[in-house]
Amino acid sequence: MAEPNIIVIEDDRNLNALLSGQLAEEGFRVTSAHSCREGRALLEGSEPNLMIIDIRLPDGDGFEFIRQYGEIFPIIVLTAYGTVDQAVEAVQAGASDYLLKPISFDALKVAIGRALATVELKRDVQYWQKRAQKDLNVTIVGNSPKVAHMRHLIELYAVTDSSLLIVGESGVGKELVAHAIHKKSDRKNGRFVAVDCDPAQESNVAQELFGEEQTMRGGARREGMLAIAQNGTIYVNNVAEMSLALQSKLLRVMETGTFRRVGGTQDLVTNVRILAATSSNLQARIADDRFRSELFYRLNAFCIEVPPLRDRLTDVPLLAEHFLKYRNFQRGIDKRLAADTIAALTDYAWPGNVRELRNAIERGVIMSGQEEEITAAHVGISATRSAAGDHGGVVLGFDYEPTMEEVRDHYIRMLLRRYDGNRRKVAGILGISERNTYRLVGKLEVDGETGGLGGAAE
Ligand SMILES: Nc1ncnc2c1ncn2[C@@H]1O[C@H](COP(=O)(O)OP(=O)(O)OP(=O)(O)O)[C@@H](O)[C@H]1O
Repeated sequence: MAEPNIIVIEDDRNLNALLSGQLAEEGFRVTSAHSCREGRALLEGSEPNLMIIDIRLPDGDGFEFIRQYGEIFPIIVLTAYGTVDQAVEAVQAGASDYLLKPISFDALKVAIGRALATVELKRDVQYWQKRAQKDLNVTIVGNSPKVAHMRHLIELYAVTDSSLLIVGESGVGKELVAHAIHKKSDRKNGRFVAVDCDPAQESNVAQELFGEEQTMRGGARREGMLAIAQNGTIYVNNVAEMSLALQSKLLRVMETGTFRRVGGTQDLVTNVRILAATSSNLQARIADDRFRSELFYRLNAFCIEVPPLRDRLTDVPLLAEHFLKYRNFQRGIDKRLAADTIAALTDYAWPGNVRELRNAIERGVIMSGQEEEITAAHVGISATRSAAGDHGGVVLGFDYEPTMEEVRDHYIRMLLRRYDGNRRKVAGILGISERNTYRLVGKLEVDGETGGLGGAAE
């Protein structure tokens, strides 16, 4: 991590040289100025992590800096004994601390340590406030071959510290994958922050990402995620929706590690790993001149595709149990999924992917009320909602008007064929118990009508 950068503004040249020298020996990067004018010139070039300023300067006083920058970086005021009142006033105006001359270097070090720790604390608070709104669980559930492959790539790419593109439909778990990469990387003790590029919120995206400079009237001023994620990872969701102008700025961050706040003129340095995600085809967007190819190639150095849930339906029962366990724990309840529920869940194509499944389980928990067992009806997914291609719909195909019993037996045979004789699944779709299904299938077997499929139970 780069050492903090400190600006010392003190007109007493001996004191300035002494403090700057001692701070440099402590490992800080120090620049010094001897007047307000020189101080402002330094600030035009780069923003410090902290400022030490004499309250009285030949061409003005420290107050103008405190009012302008006091909320952006910590300012420690140096004051002579006779101007203690002014120093107190300075702290009230936003300075983080004041020290009486002659300056004790030990006291100065303590004040600097405290001020920098407060900045970190503020960032932590912002970070945790943001994280608290999210589901903190980062376990990737699933044992299908596709998920196993994904896990393998996560392990490989986590240690590269390179930027990365995560591709997949909405709700498949792209952010979860990004978080898992962060947790396995050398940045794991740093922050993981997410920014969503909602095209309807273009200016907000810029402010969220880069931060916002102090406004003319002293209004909103905030740190962007690039500053908050310092030494950590930033997840840029829906990167395809970013405007070309913002794309250029993001590219600049990746190439130079520098950026500017919205409305700002100073270059700020950041050290973050950028993981971007998209559900759109970026190459098609490049062809339409809607995405910068340079940014694409930078992001796409490594790529992970997160498959849609319909391509890994064997993961559905595990995921469903995982979400239910979480809800049970949260609410102090002990519900379980009925066999028909699991069958119905695995027979559905999940256009909204894992997020839709999570919501379905949450719905099931609520709709089942006091009942311990969550049925397919509670989760609101039934076999007829199946979108799994040729699995949808039922054509009975009688060339005469069948009896109720004939329709039932015909339907059971059809389901047994469709689901390779899996009686649990068939029970789920029929909405009857497995025991009853066995009885009905047994009857068909006695009648010799199952075509050899009725024997396979799960
Ligand atoms: N394999 C998984 N194991 C456990 N939970 C998962 C898994 N995949 C996704 N989830 C959960 O599903 C929800 C949606 O996942 P996530 O937000 O990561 O999807 P996404 O692809 O980033 O969606 P979007 O593109 O819409 O932002 C989250 O609550 C996430 O924790």
